[in-house]
Amino acid sequence: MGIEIRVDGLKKAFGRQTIWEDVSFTIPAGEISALLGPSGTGKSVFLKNLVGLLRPDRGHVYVGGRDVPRLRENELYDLRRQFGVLFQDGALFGSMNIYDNIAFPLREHTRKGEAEIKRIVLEKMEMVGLTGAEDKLPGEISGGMKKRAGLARALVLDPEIILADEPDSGLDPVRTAYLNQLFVDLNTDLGATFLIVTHDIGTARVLPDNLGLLFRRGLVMFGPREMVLSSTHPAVNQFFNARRQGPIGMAEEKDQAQLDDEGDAPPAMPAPIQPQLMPSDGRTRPGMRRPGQWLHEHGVTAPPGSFIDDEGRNWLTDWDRLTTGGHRPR
Ligand SMILES: Nc1ncnc2c1ncn2[C@@H]1O[C@H](COP(=O)(O)OP(=O)(O)OP(=O)(O)O)[C@@H](O)[C@H]1O
Repeated sequence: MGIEIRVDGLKKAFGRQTIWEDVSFTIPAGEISALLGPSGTGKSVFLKNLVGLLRPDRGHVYVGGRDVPRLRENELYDLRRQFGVLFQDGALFGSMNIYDNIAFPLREHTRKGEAEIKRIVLEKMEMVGLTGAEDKLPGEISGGMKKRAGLARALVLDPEIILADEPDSGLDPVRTAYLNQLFVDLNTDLGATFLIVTHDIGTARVLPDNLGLLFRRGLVMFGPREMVLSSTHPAVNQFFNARRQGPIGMAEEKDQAQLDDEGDAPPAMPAPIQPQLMPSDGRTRPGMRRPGQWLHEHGVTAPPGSFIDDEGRNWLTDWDRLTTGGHRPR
């Protein structure tokens, strides 16, 4: 389950504003990937290119072998059924209750009867922890519940790919932690490919199998979480360690004079790599890697303090115990 997305030589401009010159990378099937970048680097535009709502000026977007920018409208309609999209605010219809919001794609895009729709809607509501909220209006529920309702609606057509645009925006850290755990559990259950756009480096550090950073009209880096979090690339190091020192400026990239003012300070020691979130029932996800695996295979030393959890357990040495049951992540 889950479909690979491959973009090749993507160029996009709006008038004289170039968003990307040449973006190429592969989002692996069935894994959780997160895309980050300073504001305006085209993360939302990227998601829209994947579903054919925007077309690149040049390049290819292969979704399961089909080149999205070259699809006709009726082919795009079919393609979009493979995607579940969670928009920033949940994008719920304010006048419809939560049940009808979640049922909407089933009524619009399938010929299923109401009994079957009810079964699916209640199943997805249970998956996201919304059982009992059927009759509430969007205005009567919290921001976190709205996101989960949007997520349930994104799931009703059994998508192969789930896109989430800043699902954690406006959520408190606890609700963000619950939502991240939900993504991991859904990925385990459904095997779908997840692509999450976020500004939250706390999320980026523990949730995805793969991380990417957009900056300077391109993709600076995309790869396994451990590769990106241990990188000393100036922009990657600056972004994932939330520092002012580095090429990313207040509103855009810094010029040479600004960089010179910062002196020759070496990149900061990357922050410790935290253990990745595990499925809450202790199962192993297909995309999950042994802690430290990428670092070990590439001869990279983990930043000091890496892979120690809040209770002081070392995931590098405890992996077998953690994956053979008995462990319930927080
Ligand atoms: N349809 C459009 N027409 C013209 N310009 C657009 C369009 N869509 C996006 N843009 C511009 O493209 C740039 C990238 O927008 P996008 O929303 O993808 O950024 P982002 O990386 O998601 O930013 P943020 O992190 O602030 O959400 C912005 O400058 C935006 O104004």
